[in-house]
Amino acid sequence: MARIGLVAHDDKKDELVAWVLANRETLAAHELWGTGTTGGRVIEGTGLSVTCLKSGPLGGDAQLGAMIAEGRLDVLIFFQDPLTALPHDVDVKALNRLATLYDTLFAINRATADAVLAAL
Ligand SMILES: O=C(CO)COP(=O)(O)O
Repeated sequence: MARIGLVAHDDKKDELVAWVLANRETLAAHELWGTGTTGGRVIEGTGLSVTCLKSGPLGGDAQLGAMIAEGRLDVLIFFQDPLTALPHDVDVKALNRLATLYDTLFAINRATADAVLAAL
């Protein structure tokens, strides 16, 4: 069982929920974590159990980064929006940096998320 973080920027939330739904049976065998709004959307859209952290702009990305630094997260699925400026861009960058630093299995789009899930 892997500990998987689920995050999506606003314009990517529908896509992430659709991806989780398409992979519902596989993901049900894992421990799911999410930033506040994303986690809520996944629960609502799939019925899966997700532990929700704070919303991204209020520190949720930072919480996931801390989990990675402390060895408490194995996989990060983070559908990012490259077309919208974000108030918490520094937190997003920090999360990207920590996932890279700690060699975390890390997907930033659906194609990579499919490959990561197949590798679990
Ligand atoms: O902003 C986010 C990631 O940077 C996601 O946060 P929410 O899931 O709370 O919208």
